[in-house]
Amino acid sequence: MTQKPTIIYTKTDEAPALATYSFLPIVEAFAATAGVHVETRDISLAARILAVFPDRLTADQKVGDHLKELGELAKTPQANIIKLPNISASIPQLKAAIAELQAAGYDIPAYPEDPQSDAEKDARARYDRVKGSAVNPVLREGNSDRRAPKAVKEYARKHPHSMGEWTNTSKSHVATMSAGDFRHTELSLTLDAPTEAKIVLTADDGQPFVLKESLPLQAGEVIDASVMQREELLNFLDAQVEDANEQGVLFSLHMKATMMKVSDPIIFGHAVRTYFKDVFAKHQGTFEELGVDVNNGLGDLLAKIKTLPDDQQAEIEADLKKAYEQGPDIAMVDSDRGITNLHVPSDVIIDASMPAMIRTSGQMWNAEGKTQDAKAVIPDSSYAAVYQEVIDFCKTHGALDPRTMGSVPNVGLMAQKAEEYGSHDKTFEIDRAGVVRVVDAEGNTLTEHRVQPGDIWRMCQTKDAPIQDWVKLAVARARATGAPAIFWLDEDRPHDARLIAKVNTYLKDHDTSGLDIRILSPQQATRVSLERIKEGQDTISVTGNVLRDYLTDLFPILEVGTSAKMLSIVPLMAGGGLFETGAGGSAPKHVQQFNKVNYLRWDSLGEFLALGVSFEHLADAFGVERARVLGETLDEATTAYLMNNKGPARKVGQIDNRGSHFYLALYWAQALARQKRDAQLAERFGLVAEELAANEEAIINELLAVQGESIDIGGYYFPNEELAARAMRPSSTLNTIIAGITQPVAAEA
Ligand SMILES: NC(=O)C1=CN([C@@H]2O[C@H](COP(=O)(O)OP(=O)(O)OC[C@H]3O[C@@H](n4cnc5c(N)ncnc54)[C@H](OP(=O)(O)O)[C@@H]3O)[C@@H](O)[C@H]2O)C=CC1
Ligand SMILES: O=C(O)CCC(=O)C(=O)O
Ligand SMILES: [Mg+2]
Repeated sequence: MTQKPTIIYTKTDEAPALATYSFLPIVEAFAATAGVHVETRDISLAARILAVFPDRLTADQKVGDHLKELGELAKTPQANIIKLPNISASIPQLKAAIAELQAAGYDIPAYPEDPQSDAEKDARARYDRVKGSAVNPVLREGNSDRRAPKAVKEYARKHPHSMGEWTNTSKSHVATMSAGDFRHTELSLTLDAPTEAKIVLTADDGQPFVLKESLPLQAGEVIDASVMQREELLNFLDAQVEDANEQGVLFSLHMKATMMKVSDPIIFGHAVRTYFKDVFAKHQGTFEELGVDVNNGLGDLLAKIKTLPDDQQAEIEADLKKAYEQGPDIAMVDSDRGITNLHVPSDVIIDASMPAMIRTSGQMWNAEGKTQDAKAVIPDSSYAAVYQEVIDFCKTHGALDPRTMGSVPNVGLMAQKAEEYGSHDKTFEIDRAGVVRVVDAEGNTLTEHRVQPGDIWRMCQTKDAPIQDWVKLAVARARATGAPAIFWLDEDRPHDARLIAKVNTYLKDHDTSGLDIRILSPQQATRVSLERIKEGQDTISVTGNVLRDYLTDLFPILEVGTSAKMLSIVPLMAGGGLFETGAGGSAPKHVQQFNKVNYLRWDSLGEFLALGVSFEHLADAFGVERARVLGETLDEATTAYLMNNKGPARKVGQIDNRGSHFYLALYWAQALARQKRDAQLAERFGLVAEELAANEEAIINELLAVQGESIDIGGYYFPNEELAARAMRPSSTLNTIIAGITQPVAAEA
């Protein structure tokens, strides 16, 4: 357990990990002056893979299981963790990371696609722990408070990002199921007493199969069970492919195959097979022999047919081409390289992809690299109406205006793997007809669903203590801001009806006098929030876990251009703090640009904001007043950074992520020098600020000089530390000044 005032800074992947090489030395140096320790923990995909194979590694190759350690820390009051975005790995990404580690001399097994031997089954089970969203659910031992800070809104008002125009002739729309999906089959109940449940599939011949043996449930917990019926799904997908073709709009699929790592890849696979129906009918035997698994995207098929003789490969390629010609156009991820929406399941992730489409006049990219109206296929209807409502609003009123629009911050129910985002270990692709029941310890049936082969059955849990904490957080945010708070809950949906009952009960625990607290269905809540946002008014969205994820990309992307600029706080239920940096992802395309031209356009604003609140938390928890001074001055610096427009630009020749860190350090030192609360800190940083300011031109020149050429840091998932650090810290002048800061400042007399 950490007793000294300590900030844990996480090492992750891709763009944020690169940024860390440059930013962390600055943070360490500034923090040290106040006696605050900064420690790192590596939760990158590569480190998480290595952590599950200690038995295969040499003594110097072994790495500790930092994620597990942080998961335990998050349940203690000492936690003060800064969590940068990390990769939630799809199988193609997992395989690529494994290959990189193997090439670097780590004797880890290949990913077993079809495990047979015990050793393969064991390896597969270990990889499954690393796959998909494996980090966030472990660390998120609290609910979520995400909002755009005032300075960020002001910046967006002064420097509005581009917003594509909307017209009422747009053919873009959302397509979602009206029967046989999770939403329409949901059963929900609240437990009166604790029990240990089981999930059992009873086949039509009476044979029972235990899908999950032991499932401890708490009193007051809400459980739901639902099923995505394969036949209904296939009919739906078929109809959408046809309809997209008839309407001449792009076919696009929006899933969360990374977070929903069991259900959504299966649905993704069905979409690929539906679009290429004739190809699969004709070549099914070959595909089976090759072990093609399009749950990992069309890319899996394309890679595996490469092993076939040339003529056979050419025939399949010709049939694929025919399918493209006869079918609707597909939305593209990268039209230059011919990568479609169906190639890789982690390329299009609904929380970011739908807002991007809405920001671009409701259009996506076609094969010619031009934008075109699109059909957004979102099979499950639980939340799809939110996006249709936004589209309808934009068609009627035109695009929203970042210069005048209000804000929709979010209070999200997230703790203890709430709702769908904790359902992976209770999600099953059913292999035979029968009935799936959740049965309690006494043998009573809690839920019961008739299932057919290929159906996806799942169960979700929402514990009571997190719900109470969520209601409390919502009231606190409503009180702090005076904005109306809307619970996005649909009384017609079984799960939501249970939550509404609890919300009404727990609201009574708080003083809500004078507050405007409402409960509306997601569709109505979207409408009301949009009507208000258009008038410049703020509305707090209080949502479950999935809508937390969706809305904290949707509104930020519309309001401030990116969710990277969000303040993203997780007040941990045990009293600690988890400070996430922004609400967006790890921006893989930024790394491509970095490798190509040594330019990193990742904006670390999310990191700055998280660090500010982390210092503040440290001051409150440990009484370290100097941490408070550091936090407050960092906030001033962040505001100056925004107002002086010192964020990274987008292209070579201007300052990038590294240059932006220089300016942050300069403004932070200047703010520390100016403050009157701690004379010693002011004195120390007075000198630093002078040095930084005096060397501005030299430092910026050193930083700009390296841009333009390609750069190799020895790996994508597992870069060489030394090469990466050198690449990200190319200004020796800046490095020398930072190195000079580190000593703690003497305590004030
Ligand atoms: N909390 C977490 O750990 C999260 C992790 N992820 C993971 O991240 C990966 C990529 O996910 P994806 O859905 O594409 O989301 P991203 O947020 O990475 O990508 C969407 C776009 O947002 C913009 N963007 C995001 N962050 C920044 C930033 N700090 N500075 C500048 N621009 C930014 C970029 O657009 P542009 O530059 O064109 O404006 C980027 O291309 C996946 O592995 C996913 O699982 C995703 C979400 C959250
Ligand atoms: O954990 C993940 O896979 C993504 C998380 C995410 O998108 C979010 O928290 O907004
Ligand atoms: Mg998200």
